[in-house]
Amino acid sequence: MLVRQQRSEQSWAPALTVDRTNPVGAAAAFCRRDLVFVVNPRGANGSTVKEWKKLLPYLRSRLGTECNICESMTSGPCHAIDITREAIREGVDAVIAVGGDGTLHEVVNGFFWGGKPVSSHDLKDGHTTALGLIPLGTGSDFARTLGWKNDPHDAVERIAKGLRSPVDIGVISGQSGEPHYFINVADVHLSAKAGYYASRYKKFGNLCYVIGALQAFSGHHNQDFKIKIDDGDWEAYSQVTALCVGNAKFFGGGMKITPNAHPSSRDFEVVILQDFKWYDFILKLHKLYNGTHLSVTNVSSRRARSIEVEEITSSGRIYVQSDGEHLGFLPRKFTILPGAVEMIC
Ligand SMILES: Nc1ncnc2c1ncn2[C@@H]1O[C@H](COP(=O)(O)OP(=O)(O)OP(=O)(O)O)[C@@H](O)[C@H]1O
Repeated sequence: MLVRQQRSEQSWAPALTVDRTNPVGAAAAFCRRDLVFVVNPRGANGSTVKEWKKLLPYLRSRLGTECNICESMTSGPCHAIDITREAIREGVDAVIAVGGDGTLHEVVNGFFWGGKPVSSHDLKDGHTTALGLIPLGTGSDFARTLGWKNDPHDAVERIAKGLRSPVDIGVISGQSGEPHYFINVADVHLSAKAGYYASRYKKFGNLCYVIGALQAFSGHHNQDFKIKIDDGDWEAYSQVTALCVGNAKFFGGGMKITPNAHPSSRDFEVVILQDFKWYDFILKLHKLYNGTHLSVTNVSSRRARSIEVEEITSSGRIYVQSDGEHLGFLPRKFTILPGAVEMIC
């Protein structure tokens, strides 16, 4: 088993060996907080890492005396998941995502393995690892729900205070394979396809989501779905344009798509858009941004602890994404895990 050593700052290296004989190191290990910062060097088209480098001196001066600051750069997609799992098993105090919603999403997925929460090797004191976030992505939509300003210094202050609050996590299961977790918004059909295209245009900042949506409309067909809420009866929804399962309020770089969702509500807000045409999207875009679209014809909102979504006539081509990451195609079931992770708020 790996043991914490004195490390005021270093890269998170699972193969680390530890000097247990160093009394200073041993004492420090038990009183200092171990914080692992998972940094996505490609976030926000490369600006995440530039902002992170600028932030580091402040982070060291603000936290360095009381915390071991471990920096871990991701080497590619999904690496953040492995880093997080390893850090939790080592019993660190917090794993902090530095980047956008995609990085946060991967860190959240690292809190689980094989359908269960990951826990520390050392279980005896009921210790849990908290989730933290320094929002430095393109959209950074999750942070908006919590009302966080786009200021990494504020994020450092939150981490310094270390106050924890339980947040709900969504779990997505398909016909096969591992369950998948999300913290922000999962969505189906047009918006999911738009997110898939938007990832190609991140260099345009938040405009990438609008470009992605317009591209997604080309060749788009609204589809008839059936949904089952809280294990009730199947209900038909005709000509669905998009179905969004919100654990938080915003997606697509500031669209307030599920305006009544909150990650401590213990349920989802499900918003369903039906029979939208591309020009409806243009005409009603401002309502999507300010969250007033629920009063628009063909937009409905439901509360759910779980929701199953299927096509009435299966094409196997209906996109699903969660937290802006492409996840495959329908059918899927979305279930809330109330208070599943403690977050530094
Ligand atoms: N080293 C890496 N090289 C390439 N891609 C990476 C690397 N590390 C992480 N990624 C991928 O980068 C993607 C985007 O990251 P992230 O969400 O942090 O930034 P963003 O897309 O700019 O922000 P947002 O999601 O808030 O709009 C994620 O899907 C992640 O898998």
